[in-house]
Order: sequence, then C-alpha cells, then structure tokens
Amino acid sequence: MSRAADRLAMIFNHLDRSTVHVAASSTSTQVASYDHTPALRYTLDNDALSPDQRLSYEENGFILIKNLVSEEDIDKFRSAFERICKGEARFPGLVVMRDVAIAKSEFVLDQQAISKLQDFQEDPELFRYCCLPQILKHVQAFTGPNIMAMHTMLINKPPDAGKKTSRHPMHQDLHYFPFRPVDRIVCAWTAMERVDRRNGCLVVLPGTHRGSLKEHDYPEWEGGVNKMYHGIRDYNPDHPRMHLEMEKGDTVLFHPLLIHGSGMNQTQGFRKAISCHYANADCYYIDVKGTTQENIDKEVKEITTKKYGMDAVTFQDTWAFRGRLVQGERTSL
Ligand SMILES: CCCCCCCCCCCCCCCCC(=O)SCCNC(=O)CCNC(=O)[C@H](O)C(C)(C)COP(=O)(O)OP(=O)(O)OC[C@H]1O[C@@H](n2cnc3c(N)ncnc32)[C@H](O)[C@@H]1OP(=O)(O)O
Ligand SMILES: Nc1ncnc2c1ncn2[C@@H]1O[C@H](COP(=O)(O)OP(=O)(O)OP(=O)(O)O)[C@@H](O)[C@H]1O
Ligand SMILES: O=C(O)CCC(=O)C(=O)O
Ligand SMILES: [Fe+2]
Ligand SMILES: [Mg+2]
Repeated sequence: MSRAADRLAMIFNHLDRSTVHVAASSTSTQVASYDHTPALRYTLDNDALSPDQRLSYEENGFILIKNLVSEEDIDKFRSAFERICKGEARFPGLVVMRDVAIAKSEFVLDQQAISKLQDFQEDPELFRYCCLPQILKHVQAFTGPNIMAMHTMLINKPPDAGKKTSRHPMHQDLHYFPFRPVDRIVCAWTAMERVDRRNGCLVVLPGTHRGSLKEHDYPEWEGGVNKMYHGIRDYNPDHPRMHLEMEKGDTVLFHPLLIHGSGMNQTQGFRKAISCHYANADCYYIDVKGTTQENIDKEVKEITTKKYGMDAVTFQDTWAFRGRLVQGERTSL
C-alpha cells in the first residue's frame, strides 16, 4: 500500500472514531497520534480518485491528470472553434470576446482576433467536452453524482500585442459565483496544445484553496486590462508559485478558491484551452450583498442591462440560465 493510502486509512479511522459508533479496538495511543489529522473536506468518499489524487487535492487544491482528453476530440473542438471564428456557426448565449488591446485599438485589423469564447453550452460539439465520461468520472469526486455544468470557456490566449494584456491577473474563480457550498464546485481545464511559460500557462499558488475568498478588483496595469478580469488586491507575493506546464489533452481539476492566473503569451500562436466549471446540482444561490462579491454582481447586472436589455435579471439568474445538467438530477441550481 502506498504512503498516501496509509494516510487515508488513518484519516478514515479518525473519522470513524468521531462518530457515535466508536471502534472499541482502537487504542488510546492511536487516538492521540491521529488527533490532529484533518478530516477530508475537499473530496468525497466515492472512489472516483486514487488515494494519492485525493490527498494531493486536499493539500494543494488541484490535481493534474495527464492525457485525459484524446487528440481526436481536441481536434474536433478546435474545428468547432474555427467555425465560430469564421462566422460559420453562431449559438444562443455565446459570448465572443476580443482582447482589450484589439477591441480598443484605433487601427483596423485584418483579423479581429478572438481571445475567448464564453458560454458555449448551446454548441453541441463544444459542449461535448463538458460531458466527456472520463472528465465526469473525476468531477464526481468533488461535486457528487448530480452535476451541473455552470460555466464554459474556450480560451484562445492571443500573442501579446505588446501591452501585456494577454495576462490573466491572479484570482479565485469563486469571486464570479453566487452559489455554495464552495467545496462542491470544481473547474476542469484542458490544454488543447502544449502550454508552457512561453505561451502563458496557468500559474497556481498551491494550498490557497484553504484560505477565504479575497477582495477582487481591476489591477492597475499600465497597458490596460480586459473587462471583468478582476484580480486579487493583496495576495502574499512570497507564496510558492507553480507553473503548470501541460501537454495537449492534459487536464487540471482545481478548487474555486485556488489562487491562479496565467502569464503573457510571448509566442506568435494563439494558446488554446477549454474549460468547464461544475457544481453539485444541490448547491444553492446566495445573496452577495455586503460581501466582496458586490462589485462583480453590479458589473454583471450592468452588462445584462446594456447588452441584453434585461434589467430585472439578477446575477443569480444569469447562472441559472446558463447552467446545464450533465449527470444525475437537476435539483436546486
Ligand atoms: C443571460 C446571459 C448573461 C451573461 C452575463 C455575463 C456574465 C459573465 C460573468 C461570468 C464570468 C465567469 C467567470 C468565471 C471564471 C473566471 C473568469 O473567467 S474571469 C474572466 C471573466 N471574463 C469575462 O467574463 C469576460 C467578459 N467579457 C464579455 O462578456 C464581453 O467581452 C464584453 C466585455 C461584454 C464585450 O462584448 P461585446 O459587448 O459583444 O463587445 P463589443 O460590442 O465589441 O464591445 C462593447 C464594448 O466593450 C468594449 N470591450 C470589448 N472587449 C473588451 C475587453 N476585452 N476589455 C474591455 N473592454 C472591452 C468595447 O470596446 C466596447 O466599448 P465601448 O466603450 O462601448 O465602445
Ligand atoms: N478570428 C480569429 N480570432 C482568433 N483566432 C482565430 C481566428 N481565426 C482563426 N483563429 C485561430 O487562429 C489560429 C491561426 O489562424 P489561421 O489564420 O492560421 O488559420 P485559420 O483562420 O483557421 O484558417 P485560414 O488559413 O483559412 O485563415 C488557428 O489556430 C485558428 O484556430
Ligand atoms: O488563461 C487561462 O486559460 C485561464 C484563465 C482563467 O483562470 C479564467 O478564465 O478563469
Ligand atoms: Fe480562473
Ligand atoms: Mg485565418
């Protein structure tokens, strides 16, 4: 048995002892030595992950799974993206985003580079990513069996236009989510090609999922920042960083409180990744009034009013519209 499996067995013993069905066989010395072992909080006991993966997620707030999505599927997602770029396909709700350096440029460009698709839940080909059985199998370890796909993105990080606007500031995804409980939400992010420090891979601060939701706002960047790309005002700059270099098909699953961002794309190619945020369908919406999320609530409402002319729609409603059941039963969200 691996060391991780031993430690898991210890944790389970500890949990057993804290219920009313105390195992009579445990000795007092064992109880003392396990006393401060934390319970597993971030993963569920449903055999979806190996003991090593569970412990790693509990400690670090993410796990990286090599080669989870086939090359063939990724190539199909790439073609679906290209059809959208070329204007050959359009889907209700789909948001096509351009980098601020391009959207705000006074020069007419031959190619209006698309930096991100958001909300592709009505594109059957791209949405197939969210339903891949090998992804859902892992996702269940965090959400449980009733799974909603809440947020979908295809990120096409452009070659930096010279103003460093291709960066994504350090943030926690929970800032954008008015639903809880937090530990029943997880993001799957799959590299559609090799991603490394040169083309702007994900950068994570391991273990920060054990902290709280921090205040987010626009970073004060000289070259400008993309709309709704809020960053954390003060995170510890000395916290160890990890650059997640990944190959095509590798997938990272991460907790919505994990502090992460992505670097500038210093190559000439668009760096592609596809992602979905999942939540347990039993999660419930919260009122964010009086919390750090008030600013994003306000900004989303401004967009729904200005862009869609829907002024009665709440921040919570925008999530209920976009969420799609991918496994089990749609209960609350
Ligand atoms: C029922 C549906 C409701 C939809 C609600 C939307 C809510 C979205 C919030 C969800 C986020 C969840 C994220 C969870 C995970 C964490 C993250 O992903 S963090 C990053 C989140 N990023 C975003 O949410 C990107 C949002 N961007 C957009 O929605 C659009 O790009 C847009 C800013 C609304 C612009 O789209 P559109 O209106 O179609 O664009 P234009 O008509 O071309 O321009 C309008 C206006 O906006 C300016 N602009 C365009 N692009 C940018 C940009 N990248 N940065 C800054 N400004 C931009 C453009 O210049 C125009 O400005 P003007 O002054 O009006 O001329
Ligand atoms: N408007 C666009 N915005 C952002 N990325 C795009 C856009 N059009 C294509 N892409 C992506 O940019 C990359 C390079 O595009 P490129 O122009 O070489 O190919 P293409 O547009 O797919 O085909 P074509 O050679 O017919 O123009 C491709 O990976 C493609 O997915
Ligand atoms: O750069 C990326 O691909 C990820 C950005 C990110 O963290 C996000 O959109 O929430
Ligand atoms: Fe993020
Ligand atoms: Mg082209």
